[in-house]
Amino acid sequence: MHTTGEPTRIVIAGFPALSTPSTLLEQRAEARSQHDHIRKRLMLEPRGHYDMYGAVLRQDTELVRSGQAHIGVLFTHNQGYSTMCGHATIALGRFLVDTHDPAVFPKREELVSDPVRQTTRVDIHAPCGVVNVSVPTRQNERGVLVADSERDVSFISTPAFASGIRVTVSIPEARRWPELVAQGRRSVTLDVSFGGTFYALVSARELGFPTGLARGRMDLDALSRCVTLLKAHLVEDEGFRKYITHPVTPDYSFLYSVMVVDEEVGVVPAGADGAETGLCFFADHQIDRSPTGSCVVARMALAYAKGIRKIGERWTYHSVVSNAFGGEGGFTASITEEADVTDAQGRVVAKGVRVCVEGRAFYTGSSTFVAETGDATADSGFTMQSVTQG
Ligand SMILES: O=C(O)[C@H]1NCC[C@@H]1O
Repeated sequence: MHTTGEPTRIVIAGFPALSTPSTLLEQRAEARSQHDHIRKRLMLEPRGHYDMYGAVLRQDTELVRSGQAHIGVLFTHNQGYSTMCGHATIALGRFLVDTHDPAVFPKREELVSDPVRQTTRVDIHAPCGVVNVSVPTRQNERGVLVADSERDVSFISTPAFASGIRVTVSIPEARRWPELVAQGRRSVTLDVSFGGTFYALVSARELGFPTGLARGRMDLDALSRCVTLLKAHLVEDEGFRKYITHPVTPDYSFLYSVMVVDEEVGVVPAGADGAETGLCFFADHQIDRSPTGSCVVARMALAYAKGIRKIGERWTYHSVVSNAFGGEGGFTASITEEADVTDAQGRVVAKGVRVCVEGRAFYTGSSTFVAETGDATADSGFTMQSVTQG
C-alpha cells in the first residue's frame, strides 16, 4: 500500500516463526538478531529499494493475548525496526478491515463497527504501545463490509511528549555544513519530541536554508548532506543523549529522525486551523514521502508544550509530496486529551498528550518474493550507497 506516496510492504506470510509467548519488544529484538536477512531481502535492492518501508504482522503478542489489541506489528525500514509508524498504521487499518483470512488476521471477527459513523475500530499493538485505529467502512455490492477508500482512516496515538524545547547544540568544525559556515554560525537550536519514537525538529532557516519546502523548492542534495552531518553529531553527542532517553522503556531511547520544518504553511484544507510542511529523514537517511504520522504526533505534543496549540485545534501537516499533489495526502491532526507517561509504579514521568491523526492509504498491488540458492543478494540485499561506499 502507499500513504501519500510512502510505501508499506505488508508481510502477510513467510516470516520465520518467532518465540512464543514473547512480548512484542522481545519479538522485535529476535527479528533483529535472528532474521534480519528477511528484512534486508524485502526492504533493500533488488526486491526493495533504499526508501522501502514494511510492516510484519504479529498475530501473537502480550497485548493481543490480554485482549488489549487485535493484532501486533513490527515496522521495518532500510536500517532496522522502528517503534512507531503513522503512515503504515493508516495503511494497516484499511488492510486489516479488508482481510478475511484467519491465518493473517485471526481476530478479524472481533472488530466492532459503529453503524452511525460507519467506521470499524482496529486496535494495533505497535512496539510503542496500542494505537486505536478508526477505519471508515461501507458495504460493497456483495454486502461485505470493506474499508472505504474515500474517507480518512484515523488513529489515536500513545502518549507523546516534548523532551527538549529550544535545545542549542554546538556543531564541531568537522561536522559543519557549508550553509551554516556561510552564516558564521557554530550551533543550531532545535526541539526534540517523542511521538512513539524520538524526533529532532529543526527549521530549514535554522540550518541555513531559505524557506521553500512548501513550494517544492529546496536544494535537496545540500539539505540531505546537512542532515547527515547533523544527525551523525546528535547521535554521538553525550550532552544530547538525555533528550532521546525514554523515561520508562530503554528500547525507545534512540534518535529515529531529523525532521526539517518550513515556516511556509503549505495548503490549508477546509476544516483545518492551519498547516505546516516538513521533510523527514529517518533511519539510515531514508526520506519519508508522507507527512510522517508519528512525527505529526510529536509535533502536536511539542506545539502543546510550547503553548501554541490547544486541545481540539485541527492542524494539517504536509510532505513535499502532498503539497505537489495540491494538498491531497496531508495528515490532519488534533490533540484529544492530556495523557501522562507513567512508570511501572504508576508515577508520572512525563506530561504528554494523545493525538488523533487522519490520513488516507491506497493499495498498490500484491507480490510474492523468492530467494534462490546461489543468489548472492538474497540474504543481505544492497543499496547503491552500500556497494559504492561500503
Ligand atoms: O508515518 C510515520 O510515522 C513513518 N513514515 C516513515 C517514517 C515514520 O516511521
